[in-house]
Amino acid sequence: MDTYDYDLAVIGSGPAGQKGAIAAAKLGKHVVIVDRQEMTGGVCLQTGTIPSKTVREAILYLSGFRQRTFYGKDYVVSERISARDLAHRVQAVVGRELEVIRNQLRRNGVATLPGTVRFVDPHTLEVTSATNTTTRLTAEHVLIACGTRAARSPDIPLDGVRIFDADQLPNVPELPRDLIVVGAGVIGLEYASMLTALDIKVTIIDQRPTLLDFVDRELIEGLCYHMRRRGATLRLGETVASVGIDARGRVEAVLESGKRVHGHALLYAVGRQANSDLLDLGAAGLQADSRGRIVVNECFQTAVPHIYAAGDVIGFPSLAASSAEQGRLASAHMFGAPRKPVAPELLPYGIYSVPEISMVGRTEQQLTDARIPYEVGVAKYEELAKGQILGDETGMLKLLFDPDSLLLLGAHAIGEGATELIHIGQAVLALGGTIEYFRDTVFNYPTLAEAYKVAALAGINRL
Ligand SMILES: Cc1cc2nc3c(=O)[nH]c(=O)nc-3n(C[C@H](O)[C@H](O)[C@H](O)COP(=O)(O)OP(=O)(O)OC[C@H]3O[C@@H](n4cnc5c(N)ncnc54)[C@H](O)[C@@H]3O)c2cc1C
Ligand SMILES: NC(=O)c1ccc[n+]([C@@H]2O[C@H](COP(=O)([O-])OP(=O)(O)OC[C@H]3O[C@@H](n4cnc5c(N)ncnc54)[C@H](O)[C@@H]3O)[C@@H](O)[C@H]2O)c1
Repeated sequence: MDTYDYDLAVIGSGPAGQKGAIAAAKLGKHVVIVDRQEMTGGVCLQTGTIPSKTVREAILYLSGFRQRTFYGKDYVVSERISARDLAHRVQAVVGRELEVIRNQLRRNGVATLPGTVRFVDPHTLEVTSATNTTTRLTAEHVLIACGTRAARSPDIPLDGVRIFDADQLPNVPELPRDLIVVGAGVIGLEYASMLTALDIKVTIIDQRPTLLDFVDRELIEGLCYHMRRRGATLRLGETVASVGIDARGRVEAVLESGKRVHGHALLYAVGRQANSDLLDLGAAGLQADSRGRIVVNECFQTAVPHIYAAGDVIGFPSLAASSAEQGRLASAHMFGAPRKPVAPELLPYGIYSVPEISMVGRTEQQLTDARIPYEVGVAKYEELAKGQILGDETGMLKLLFDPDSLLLLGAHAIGEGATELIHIGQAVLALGGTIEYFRDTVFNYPTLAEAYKVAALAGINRL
């Protein structure tokens, strides 16, 4: 029998790596997790999810945005909002979360090793520290949870100051007066919409003619309406060929159509590239696709059965909570613990644009394509006392349901609290419930949750 230093070595300390490591440790396994010191917590904590959501909260607070329904569109809490003000809150939140993660790993006896990993053979990893010293370790199982970095291009001269990607954005020294956003994916739209709340003029460019095709069209129309009202320009169906600084010192994006778009700064957000190229996958008998993604089976095993992969490195859905769950399920399979994977159709989406959007289940488009008849029930926030209290008169919840059985098929929300609200719909969907549940339930008053009852009644009345 071979003996290994560890039962499990985890590459990457983002949500997938953390939860994979802790799940294995809970099963009594000897686990090590390796990551670069400054990246503990992964993209999720250091540069992605947590910083962007904290910046959003800071902007909404300091700009007085949520209060403007009552006190006028010029109402602000802080007259001059700087990049430092935003960074201050990010540092506080990241610092506290980092402690939580470190304590969890420590409490569960997970060893942590700072450095960058590469495979030497399928069971041996070499870890290179920040000071270039190398250590080797062996493990019976490996979990690759190396995540992604912002995709870059030689035609886009990033400087981290005026031309930056999402990984650099939390550290930009100055907020721009106007901003070009290349890429209207989730990252581009989240940052673009939150910056419009600071009255920064944003021009969003995307090669696709439509935005976020997996989201309900009415919700996307709502988002575009709000962004345009705050001065955003959407240039869809246009591809950015190159970026530079023009003779007047302005950032210039040259489009394939020959047009030139100018701005004070530019955010390049055209997707993500997995970090598997750093791993010497060939030494483990593995390979990745052109975006660095690794193929796994339904148990998260790669082509080499004792090597698993989870999180953004395996592609869809590339969300923090899904990544964490994949890491946990991978370890459960590795060590024979019970596992019950969530059905993909029950995965929620939360898009932290301003206003925020969330969804679970199927969209009208998907139901139409699948020739599944459905009826719609809508609740507008303006009909809800809580909507009035919060000053959100434009939010809405839309329920899609089977007109015969009344089974819930999908829930879609835009507005304050949408990402929280959606979990009520998710629970009913998961339990195979009908919208009669919402009709017959008594909700706290005043709440946004009451939207479910209003939407269910509206839907039933339409039958
Ligand atoms: C701007 C932005 C906003 C986002 N917002 C949201 C959101 O609101 N909600 C949501 O659900 N998701 C969001 N995401 C996506 C979310 O961050 C990811 O789905 C999640 O972080 C993926 O987790 P992971 O464990 O796969 O990898 P990551 O969090 O990417 O962590 C991977 C880790 O592996 C390490 N690593 C890589 N290679 C090596 C190596 N060779 N050796 C050692 N360590 C290595 C890296 O340093 C990194 O720390 C956002 C992403 C971005 C970029
Ligand atoms: N709230 C959330 O859940 C959340 C938030 C942020 C990020 N994320 C995750 O991060 C992932 C990556 O997000 P993303 O927005 O970077 O990627 P994306 O792939 O979703 O979007 C990139 C966009 O850039 C466009 N594009 C590419 N090249 C272009 C060019 N040269 N000119 C113009 N447009 C161009 C593409 O058409 C696409 O619409 C998401 O898929 C998601 O999984 C999730």
